[in-house]
Amino acid sequence: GQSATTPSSWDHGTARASTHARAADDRTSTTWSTSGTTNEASWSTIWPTSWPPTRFGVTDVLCEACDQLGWKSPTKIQIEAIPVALQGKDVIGLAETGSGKTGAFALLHTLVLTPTRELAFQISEQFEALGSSIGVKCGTSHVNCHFYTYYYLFFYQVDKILKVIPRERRTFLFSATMTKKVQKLERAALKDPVKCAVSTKYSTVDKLQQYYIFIPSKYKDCYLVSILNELAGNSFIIFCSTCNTAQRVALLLRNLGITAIPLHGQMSQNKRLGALNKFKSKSRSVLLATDVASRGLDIPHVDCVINYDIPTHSKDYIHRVGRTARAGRSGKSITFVTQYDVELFQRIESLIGKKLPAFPTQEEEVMMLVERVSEAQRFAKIEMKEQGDKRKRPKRGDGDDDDTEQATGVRKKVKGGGGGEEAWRRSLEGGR
Ligand SMILES: Nc1ncnc2c1ncn2[C@@H]1O[C@H](COP(=O)(O)OP(=O)(O)OP(=O)(O)O)[C@@H](O)[C@H]1O
Repeated sequence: GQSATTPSSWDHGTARASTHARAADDRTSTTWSTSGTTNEASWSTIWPTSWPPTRFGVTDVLCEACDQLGWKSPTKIQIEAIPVALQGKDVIGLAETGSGKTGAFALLHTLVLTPTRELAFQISEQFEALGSSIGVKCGTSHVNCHFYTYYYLFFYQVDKILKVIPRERRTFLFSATMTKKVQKLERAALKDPVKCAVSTKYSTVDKLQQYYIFIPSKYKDCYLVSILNELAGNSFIIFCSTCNTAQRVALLLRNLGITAIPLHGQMSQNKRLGALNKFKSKSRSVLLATDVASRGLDIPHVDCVINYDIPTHSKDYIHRVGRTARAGRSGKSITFVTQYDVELFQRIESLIGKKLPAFPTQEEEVMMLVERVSEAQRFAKIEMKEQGDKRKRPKRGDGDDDDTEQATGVRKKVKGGGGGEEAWRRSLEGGR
Protein backbone atom coordinates (compact mmCIF):
# COMPACT_ATOMS: atom_id res chain seq x y z
CA GLY A 1 0.00 0.00 0.00
CA GLN A 2 2.93 2.37 -0.34
CA SER A 3 3.93 4.51 -3.17
CA ALA A 4 7.46 4.02 -4.33
CA THR A 5 7.98 7.74 -4.73
CA THR A 6 6.76 9.29 -1.48
CA PRO A 7 6.41 6.51 1.06
CA SER A 8 5.89 8.73 4.09
CA SER A 9 2.77 10.50 2.86
CA TRP A 10 1.08 7.40 1.53
CA ASP A 11 1.95 4.93 4.25
CA HIS A 12 -1.21 3.08 5.26
CA GLY A 13 0.32 1.81 8.45
CA THR A 14 0.88 5.04 10.32
CA ALA A 15 -2.58 6.30 11.12
CA ARG A 16 -2.60 9.16 13.57
CA ALA A 17 -5.86 9.12 15.43
CA SER A 18 -5.45 12.66 16.69
CA THR A 19 -5.44 14.25 13.28
CA HIS A 20 -9.16 14.26 12.83
CA ALA A 21 -9.68 15.86 16.22
CA ARG A 22 -7.03 18.44 15.47
CA ALA A 23 -8.70 19.26 12.18
CA ALA A 24 -12.03 19.62 13.93
CA ASP A 25 -10.50 22.21 16.29
CA ASP A 26 -9.34 24.05 13.26
CA ARG A 27 -12.77 24.22 11.66
CA THR A 28 -12.92 27.91 11.09
CA SER A 29 -9.42 28.29 9.73
CA THR A 30 -9.32 29.20 6.08
CA THR A 31 -5.66 28.43 5.52
CA TRP A 32 -4.81 26.01 2.76
CA SER A 33 -2.20 23.61 3.97
CA THR A 34 -1.34 20.42 2.24
CA SER A 35 2.38 20.19 2.83
CA GLY A 36 3.72 17.67 5.28
CA THR A 37 5.04 20.38 7.60
CA THR A 38 1.94 22.49 8.10
CA ASN A 39 -0.65 19.75 7.79
CA GLU A 40 0.53 16.54 9.35
CA ALA A 41 -2.45 14.47 8.31
CA SER A 42 -1.60 11.47 6.21
CA TRP A 43 -4.05 9.85 3.86
CA SER A 44 -3.98 6.73 5.98
CA THR A 45 -5.59 8.63 8.85
CA ILE A 46 -8.73 9.30 6.93
CA TRP A 47 -8.63 6.29 4.71
CA PRO A 48 -8.42 2.93 6.44
CA THR A 49 -7.31 -0.15 4.53
CA SER A 50 -10.70 -1.72 5.25
CA TRP A 51 -12.22 0.63 2.75
CA PRO A 52 -13.07 0.61 -0.09
CA PRO A 53 -14.08 -3.05 -0.33
CA THR A 54 -11.15 -5.11 -1.51
CA ARG A 55 -12.99 -6.41 -4.51
CA PHE A 56 -12.49 -2.99 -6.03
CA GLY A 57 -8.91 -2.97 -4.79
CA VAL A 58 -8.62 0.73 -5.34
CA THR A 59 -6.98 1.97 -2.16
CA ASP A 60 -3.41 1.43 -3.37
CA VAL A 61 -4.28 2.65 -6.80
CA LEU A 62 -5.73 5.84 -5.34
CA CYS A 63 -2.65 6.34 -3.16
CA GLU A 64 -0.43 6.17 -6.19
CA ALA A 65 -2.76 8.41 -8.18
CA CYS A 66 -2.71 11.04 -5.42
CA ASP A 67 1.09 10.80 -5.42
CA GLN A 68 1.18 11.35 -9.13
CA LEU A 69 -1.08 14.37 -8.79
CA GLY A 70 1.32 15.74 -6.17
CA TRP A 71 -1.34 15.61 -3.44
CA LYS A 72 0.98 15.04 -0.50
CA SER A 73 -1.69 15.07 2.19
CA PRO A 74 -5.44 15.65 2.39
CA THR A 75 -6.85 19.15 2.60
CA LYS A 76 -8.96 20.24 5.57
CA ILE A 77 -12.31 19.45 3.98
CA GLN A 78 -10.98 16.04 2.90
CA ILE A 79 -9.80 15.36 6.47
CA GLU A 80 -13.20 16.33 7.80
CA ALA A 81 -15.47 14.72 5.25
CA ILE A 82 -13.87 11.47 4.11
CA PRO A 83 -13.83 9.67 7.50
CA VAL A 84 -17.46 10.65 8.12
CA ALA A 85 -18.44 9.39 4.68
CA LEU A 86 -16.59 6.16 5.31
CA GLN A 87 -18.55 5.65 8.52
CA GLY A 88 -21.59 5.41 6.30
CA LYS A 89 -23.02 8.83 7.13
CA ASP A 90 -24.50 11.40 4.81
CA VAL A 91 -22.28 14.47 4.57
CA ILE A 92 -22.73 18.16 3.96
CA GLY A 93 -19.36 19.64 3.08
CA LEU A 94 -18.93 23.38 3.32
CA ALA A 95 -15.52 24.76 2.37
CA GLU A 96 -14.28 27.74 0.45
CA THR A 97 -13.67 27.72 -3.31
CA GLY A 98 -10.61 25.81 -4.50
CA SER A 99 -10.20 23.90 -1.24
CA GLY A 100 -10.37 20.33 -2.57
CA LYS A 101 -14.07 19.49 -2.28
CA THR A 102 -14.02 17.70 -5.62
CA GLY A 103 -11.15 15.54 -4.38
CA ALA A 104 -13.16 14.73 -1.24
CA PHE A 105 -15.91 13.01 -3.19
CA ALA A 106 -13.81 11.88 -6.15
CA LEU A 107 -12.05 9.53 -3.74
CA LEU A 108 -15.34 7.81 -2.91
CA HIS A 109 -17.66 5.70 -5.04
CA THR A 110 -20.21 8.26 -6.08
CA LEU A 111 -22.79 9.38 -8.49
CA VAL A 112 -22.06 13.06 -9.06
CA LEU A 113 -24.62 15.74 -9.80
CA THR A 114 -23.24 19.01 -11.11
CA PRO A 115 -24.89 22.27 -12.12
CA THR A 116 -23.18 22.53 -15.54
CA ARG A 117 -21.79 20.30 -18.27
CA GLU A 118 -18.33 21.88 -18.10
CA LEU A 119 -18.11 21.01 -14.47
CA ALA A 120 -19.24 17.46 -15.17
CA PHE A 121 -16.42 16.98 -17.67
CA GLN A 122 -13.88 18.57 -15.39
CA ILE A 123 -14.85 16.32 -12.51
CA SER A 124 -14.68 13.29 -14.78
CA GLU A 125 -11.09 14.30 -15.58
CA GLN A 126 -10.27 14.37 -11.89
CA PHE A 127 -11.86 10.94 -11.41
CA GLU A 128 -9.82 9.64 -14.33
CA ALA A 129 -6.62 11.13 -12.89
CA LEU A 130 -7.43 9.19 -9.74
CA GLY A 131 -7.69 5.99 -11.73
CA SER A 132 -11.43 5.53 -12.21
CA SER A 133 -12.97 4.84 -15.56
CA ILE A 134 -16.06 6.94 -15.79
CA GLY A 135 -19.01 7.48 -18.01
CA VAL A 136 -20.01 11.09 -18.38
CA LYS A 137 -23.67 11.47 -19.03
CA CYS A 138 -25.18 14.88 -19.36
CA GLY A 139 -28.74 16.10 -19.45
CA THR A 140 -30.27 12.72 -20.04
CA SER A 141 -33.96 12.14 -19.69
CA HIS A 142 -33.43 8.38 -19.50
CA VAL A 143 -31.69 8.18 -16.18
CA ASN A 144 -30.20 4.75 -16.01
CA CYS A 145 -28.21 4.33 -12.86
CA HIS A 146 -26.10 1.36 -12.13
CA PHE A 147 -24.88 1.79 -8.61
CA TYR A 148 -21.21 1.44 -9.40
CA THR A 149 -21.31 3.46 -12.55
CA TYR A 150 -20.61 7.13 -12.39
CA TYR A 151 -22.99 9.52 -14.02
CA TYR A 152 -22.99 13.26 -14.11
CA LEU A 153 -26.23 15.09 -14.33
CA PHE A 154 -27.63 18.46 -13.54
CA PHE A 155 -29.00 20.01 -10.43
CA TYR A 156 -32.26 20.86 -12.13
CA GLN A 157 -32.84 17.19 -12.78
CA VAL A 158 -32.35 16.30 -9.20
CA ASP A 159 -35.98 15.37 -8.58
CA LYS A 160 -35.89 12.94 -11.47
CA ILE A 161 -32.64 11.43 -10.27
CA LEU A 162 -33.77 11.01 -6.69
CA LYS A 163 -36.63 8.83 -7.94
CA VAL A 164 -34.41 6.34 -9.72
CA ILE A 165 -31.35 5.97 -7.52
CA PRO A 166 -31.49 3.46 -4.68
CA ARG A 167 -33.23 4.60 -1.50
CA GLU A 168 -30.52 2.91 0.51
CA ARG A 169 -27.63 5.13 -0.31
CA ARG A 170 -25.17 7.59 1.11
CA THR A 171 -25.41 11.16 -0.11
CA PHE A 172 -22.68 13.79 -0.02
CA LEU A 173 -23.45 17.43 -0.68
CA PHE A 174 -20.55 19.82 -1.21
CA SER A 175 -20.63 23.57 -1.78
CA ALA A 176 -18.71 26.75 -1.07
CA THR A 177 -21.91 28.53 -0.07
CA MET A 178 -24.93 27.37 1.88
CA THR A 179 -27.75 28.74 -0.26
CA LYS A 180 -31.48 28.11 0.05
CA LYS A 181 -31.24 25.77 -2.96
CA VAL A 182 -28.55 23.73 -1.23
CA GLN A 183 -30.65 23.62 1.94
CA LYS A 184 -33.68 22.47 -0.04
CA LEU A 185 -31.60 19.75 -1.62
CA GLU A 186 -30.32 18.79 1.81
CA ARG A 187 -33.88 18.28 3.06
CA ALA A 188 -34.92 16.36 -0.05
CA ALA A 189 -31.95 14.07 -0.44
CA LEU A 190 -29.96 13.65 2.76
CA LYS A 191 -30.66 11.53 5.82
CA ASP A 192 -29.47 12.86 9.16
CA PRO A 193 -26.35 14.39 7.61
CA VAL A 194 -23.14 15.31 9.41
CA LYS A 195 -22.02 18.84 8.67
CA CYS A 196 -18.33 19.20 7.83
CA ALA A 197 -17.65 22.91 7.65
CA VAL A 198 -14.14 24.27 7.30
CA SER A 199 -15.14 27.78 6.40
CA THR A 200 -17.74 30.24 7.56
CA LYS A 201 -20.97 30.36 5.62
CA TYR A 202 -19.93 32.82 2.92
CA SER A 203 -16.21 33.37 3.01
CA THR A 204 -13.82 34.26 0.24
CA VAL A 205 -10.22 33.12 0.19
CA ASP A 206 -7.55 35.09 2.10
CA LYS A 207 -5.14 35.14 -0.80
CA LEU A 208 -7.66 36.81 -3.06
CA GLN A 209 -7.20 40.56 -3.47
CA GLN A 210 -10.68 41.92 -4.13
CA TYR A 211 -11.33 45.34 -5.63
CA TYR A 212 -14.24 47.28 -7.01
CA ILE A 213 -14.22 50.08 -9.54
CA PHE A 214 -16.99 52.67 -9.66
CA ILE A 215 -17.58 53.75 -13.27
CA PRO A 216 -20.32 55.17 -15.47
CA SER A 217 -22.09 52.35 -17.27
CA LYS A 218 -21.30 53.73 -20.74
CA TYR A 219 -17.54 53.50 -20.15
CA LYS A 220 -17.45 49.87 -19.06
CA ASP A 221 -15.75 48.75 -22.28
CA CYS A 222 -13.08 51.46 -22.04
CA TYR A 223 -12.26 50.55 -18.46
CA LEU A 224 -12.16 46.88 -19.35
CA VAL A 225 -9.70 47.45 -22.19
CA SER A 226 -7.62 49.70 -19.99
CA ILE A 227 -7.39 47.09 -17.19
CA LEU A 228 -6.57 44.29 -19.65
CA ASN A 229 -3.85 46.52 -21.02
CA GLU A 230 -2.47 47.36 -17.60
CA LEU A 231 -2.46 43.74 -16.45
CA ALA A 232 -1.35 42.32 -19.83
CA GLY A 233 0.34 38.94 -19.52
CA ASN A 234 -2.22 37.68 -17.01
CA SER A 235 -5.03 35.22 -17.52
CA PHE A 236 -8.58 36.57 -17.07
CA ILE A 237 -12.10 35.30 -16.66
CA ILE A 238 -14.56 38.11 -17.32
CA PHE A 239 -18.12 37.49 -16.15
CA CYS A 240 -21.07 38.99 -18.02
CA SER A 241 -24.73 38.68 -17.13
CA THR A 242 -25.97 37.57 -20.57
CA CYS A 243 -24.80 35.40 -23.45
CA ASN A 244 -25.19 38.41 -25.71
CA THR A 245 -22.86 40.59 -23.68
CA ALA A 246 -20.25 37.81 -23.39
CA GLN A 247 -20.34 37.37 -27.17
CA ARG A 248 -20.30 41.10 -27.92
CA VAL A 249 -17.43 41.90 -25.56
CA ALA A 250 -15.42 38.96 -26.92
CA LEU A 251 -15.86 40.33 -30.44
CA LEU A 252 -14.99 43.83 -29.29
CA LEU A 253 -11.79 42.66 -27.63
CA ARG A 254 -10.83 40.58 -30.64
CA ASN A 255 -11.28 43.66 -32.80
CA LEU A 256 -8.66 45.29 -30.61
CA GLY A 257 -6.24 42.39 -31.03
CA ILE A 258 -6.90 40.71 -27.69
CA THR A 259 -7.30 36.95 -27.95
CA ALA A 260 -10.59 36.64 -26.14
CA ILE A 261 -12.93 33.69 -26.33
CA PRO A 262 -16.57 33.46 -25.21
CA LEU A 263 -18.19 30.70 -23.16
CA HIS A 264 -21.95 30.77 -22.71
CA GLY A 265 -25.10 28.76 -22.96
CA GLN A 266 -26.00 29.80 -26.49
CA MET A 267 -22.90 28.09 -27.88
CA SER A 268 -23.05 24.44 -28.92
CA GLN A 269 -21.69 21.93 -26.44
CA ASN A 270 -18.64 21.26 -28.62
CA LYS A 271 -17.87 24.94 -28.88
CA ARG A 272 -18.18 25.35 -25.13
CA LEU A 273 -15.75 22.57 -24.41
CA GLY A 274 -13.48 23.81 -27.21
CA ALA A 275 -13.45 27.33 -25.75
CA LEU A 276 -12.68 26.01 -22.32
CA ASN A 277 -9.83 23.86 -23.64
CA LYS A 278 -8.31 26.78 -25.52
CA PHE A 279 -8.38 28.84 -22.36
CA LYS A 280 -7.08 25.98 -20.21
CA SER A 281 -4.21 25.33 -22.60
CA LYS A 282 -3.37 29.06 -22.44
CA SER A 283 -3.81 29.59 -26.17
CA ARG A 284 -6.40 32.21 -25.18
CA SER A 285 -5.87 34.37 -22.15
CA VAL A 286 -9.25 36.07 -21.79
CA LEU A 287 -12.41 34.05 -21.26
CA LEU A 288 -15.71 35.96 -21.54
CA ALA A 289 -18.23 33.91 -19.64
CA THR A 290 -21.69 33.88 -18.19
CA ASP A 291 -22.42 32.17 -14.88
CA VAL A 292 -22.08 28.87 -16.73
CA ALA A 293 -18.41 29.16 -15.67
CA SER A 294 -18.92 30.51 -12.18
CA ARG A 295 -19.09 27.28 -10.20
CA GLY A 296 -16.51 24.62 -9.65
CA LEU A 297 -14.33 25.18 -12.71
CA ASP A 298 -10.76 24.53 -11.68
CA ILE A 299 -8.29 26.35 -13.94
CA PRO A 300 -5.33 26.97 -11.66
CA HIS A 301 -3.60 29.60 -13.83
CA VAL A 302 -6.44 32.17 -13.71
CA ASP A 303 -4.86 35.36 -12.30
CA CYS A 304 -7.80 37.72 -12.36
CA VAL A 305 -11.60 37.59 -12.34
CA ILE A 306 -13.42 40.66 -13.62
CA ASN A 307 -17.11 41.12 -12.93
CA TYR A 308 -17.96 43.18 -16.02
CA ASP A 309 -21.59 42.90 -14.91
CA ILE A 310 -22.13 42.69 -11.19
CA PRO A 311 -23.78 39.39 -10.17
CA THR A 312 -27.44 39.86 -9.29
CA HIS A 313 -27.31 37.09 -6.68
CA SER A 314 -24.60 38.03 -4.24
CA LYS A 315 -23.72 34.38 -3.54
CA ASP A 316 -22.71 34.03 -7.19
CA TYR A 317 -20.05 36.62 -6.41
CA ILE A 318 -18.29 34.14 -4.11
CA HIS A 319 -18.32 31.40 -6.75
CA ARG A 320 -17.20 33.73 -9.53
CA VAL A 321 -14.22 35.24 -7.71
CA GLY A 322 -13.36 31.74 -6.50
CA ARG A 323 -12.21 30.89 -10.05
CA THR A 324 -8.91 32.52 -9.09
CA ALA A 325 -6.74 32.18 -5.97
CA ARG A 326 -7.31 28.43 -5.86
CA ALA A 327 -5.45 25.84 -3.82
CA GLY A 328 -3.34 28.36 -1.92
CA ARG A 329 -2.41 30.51 -4.92
CA SER A 330 -3.02 34.24 -4.98
CA GLY A 331 -5.32 36.08 -7.36
CA LYS A 332 -7.20 39.28 -8.01
CA SER A 333 -10.82 40.20 -8.61
CA ILE A 334 -12.20 43.48 -9.89
CA THR A 335 -15.93 44.20 -9.81
CA PHE A 336 -17.40 46.91 -12.04
CA VAL A 337 -19.94 48.95 -10.11
CA THR A 338 -22.00 51.38 -12.18
CA GLN A 339 -24.54 53.95 -11.11
CA TYR A 340 -27.17 51.17 -11.25
CA ASP A 341 -25.30 48.64 -9.13
CA VAL A 342 -24.61 50.37 -5.85
CA GLU A 343 -27.20 48.48 -3.85
CA LEU A 344 -26.17 45.10 -5.23
CA PHE A 345 -22.58 45.90 -4.42
CA GLN A 346 -23.43 46.82 -0.85
CA ARG A 347 -25.23 43.51 -0.50
CA ILE A 348 -22.10 41.67 -1.67
CA GLU A 349 -19.95 43.54 0.82
CA SER A 350 -22.26 42.69 3.65
CA LEU A 351 -22.47 39.01 2.59
CA ILE A 352 -18.69 38.56 2.61
CA GLY A 353 -18.30 40.82 5.64
CA LYS A 354 -15.65 43.00 4.02
CA LYS A 355 -15.33 46.53 2.65
CA LEU A 356 -13.48 46.32 -0.64
CA PRO A 357 -10.86 48.84 -1.76
CA ALA A 358 -11.19 50.71 -5.07
CA PHE A 359 -8.98 49.53 -7.92
CA PRO A 360 -6.71 52.45 -8.79
CA THR A 361 -7.12 53.76 -12.36
CA GLN A 362 -6.15 56.91 -14.24
CA GLU A 363 -9.36 58.32 -15.65
CA GLU A 364 -7.60 60.52 -18.23
CA GLU A 365 -5.73 57.52 -19.63
CA VAL A 366 -8.92 55.49 -19.86
CA MET A 367 -10.65 58.34 -21.69
CA MET A 368 -7.89 58.35 -24.28
CA LEU A 369 -9.18 54.94 -25.38
CA VAL A 370 -12.72 56.13 -26.10
CA GLU A 371 -12.29 56.59 -29.83
CA ARG A 372 -10.61 53.27 -30.50
CA VAL A 373 -13.01 51.39 -28.30
CA SER A 374 -16.05 53.05 -29.97
CA GLU A 375 -14.80 51.91 -33.35
CA ALA A 376 -14.29 48.36 -32.10
CA GLN A 377 -17.79 48.49 -30.56
CA ARG A 378 -19.24 49.49 -33.88
CA PHE A 379 -17.62 46.56 -35.66
CA ALA A 380 -18.63 44.17 -32.91
CA LYS A 381 -22.22 45.29 -33.42
CA ILE A 382 -21.99 44.55 -37.15
CA GLU A 383 -20.48 41.14 -36.47
CA MET A 384 -23.20 40.34 -33.93
CA LYS A 385 -25.80 41.19 -36.55
CA GLU A 386 -24.04 39.05 -39.17
CA GLN A 387 -23.89 36.12 -36.77
CA GLY A 388 -27.55 36.59 -35.94
CA ASP A 389 -28.48 36.60 -39.64
CA LYS A 390 -26.38 33.50 -40.27
CA ARG A 391 -28.16 31.67 -37.51
CA LYS A 392 -31.53 32.48 -39.06
CA ARG A 393 -30.38 31.00 -42.41
CA PRO A 394 -30.39 27.19 -42.80
CA LYS A 395 -27.08 25.75 -41.65
CA ARG A 396 -24.37 24.82 -44.11
CA GLY A 397 -21.01 23.25 -43.43
CA ASP A 398 -20.05 22.45 -39.89
CA GLY A 399 -22.15 25.12 -38.24
CA ASP A 400 -19.20 26.98 -36.81
CA ASP A 401 -21.13 30.18 -36.54
CA ASP A 402 -21.39 30.53 -32.83
CA ASP A 403 -17.80 31.37 -32.06
CA THR A 404 -15.90 34.57 -32.54
CA GLU A 405 -12.89 32.64 -33.80
CA GLN A 406 -14.12 32.93 -37.37
CA ALA A 407 -15.13 36.53 -36.97
CA THR A 408 -11.74 38.12 -37.10
CA GLY A 409 -12.02 39.78 -40.50
CA VAL A 410 -13.37 43.02 -39.16
CA ARG A 411 -10.51 43.35 -36.73
CA LYS A 412 -8.26 44.33 -39.59
CA LYS A 413 -10.58 47.21 -40.37
CA VAL A 414 -9.98 48.91 -37.04
CA LYS A 415 -7.60 51.64 -38.07
CA GLY A 416 -4.07 51.69 -36.77
CA GLY A 417 -3.16 55.06 -35.36
CA GLY A 418 0.56 55.05 -36.08
CA GLY A 419 3.38 53.84 -33.85
CA GLY A 420 1.61 54.66 -30.61
CA GLU A 421 -1.38 52.52 -31.50
CA GLU A 422 0.78 49.67 -32.70
CA ALA A 423 2.90 49.74 -29.58
CA TRP A 424 -0.25 49.78 -27.47
CA ARG A 425 -1.71 46.83 -29.34
CA ARG A 426 1.54 44.89 -29.08
CA SER A 427 1.59 45.52 -25.38
CA LEU A 428 -1.97 44.21 -25.19
CA GLU A 429 -0.92 41.11 -27.04
CA GLY A 430 2.20 40.61 -24.99
CA GLY A 431 1.85 37.28 -23.27
CA ARG A 432 -1.43 36.47 -25.03
N1 LIG B 1 -5.09 16.83 -1.16
C1 LIG B 1 -4.74 17.68 -2.09
N2 LIG B 1 -3.47 18.13 -2.19
C2 LIG B 1 -3.09 19.03 -3.14
N3 LIG B 1 -3.94 19.55 -4.07
C3 LIG B 1 -5.23 19.15 -4.03
C4 LIG B 1 -5.70 18.21 -3.05
N4 LIG B 1 -7.03 18.02 -3.26
C5 LIG B 1 -7.37 18.80 -4.32
N5 LIG B 1 -6.30 19.46 -4.80
C6 LIG B 1 -6.24 20.42 -5.94
O1 LIG B 1 -6.77 21.66 -5.53
C7 LIG B 1 -7.44 22.32 -6.60
C8 LIG B 1 -8.83 22.81 -6.16
O2 LIG B 1 -9.62 21.72 -5.77
P1 LIG B 1 -11.18 21.53 -6.12
O3 LIG B 1 -11.44 21.84 -7.55
O4 LIG B 1 -11.58 20.21 -5.57
O5 LIG B 1 -11.81 22.70 -5.23
P2 LIG B 1 -13.33 22.89 -4.76
O6 LIG B 1 -13.29 23.03 -3.29
O7 LIG B 1 -14.19 21.82 -5.35
O8 LIG B 1 -13.63 24.31 -5.40
P3 LIG B 1 -15.03 24.98 -5.91
O9 LIG B 1 -15.80 25.40 -4.69
O10 LIG B 1 -14.58 26.16 -6.68
O11 LIG B 1 -15.74 23.95 -6.71
C9 LIG B 1 -7.52 21.33 -7.73
O12 LIG B 1 -6.60 21.71 -8.73
C10 LIG B 1 -7.12 19.99 -7.12
O13 LIG B 1 -6.42 19.21 -8.04
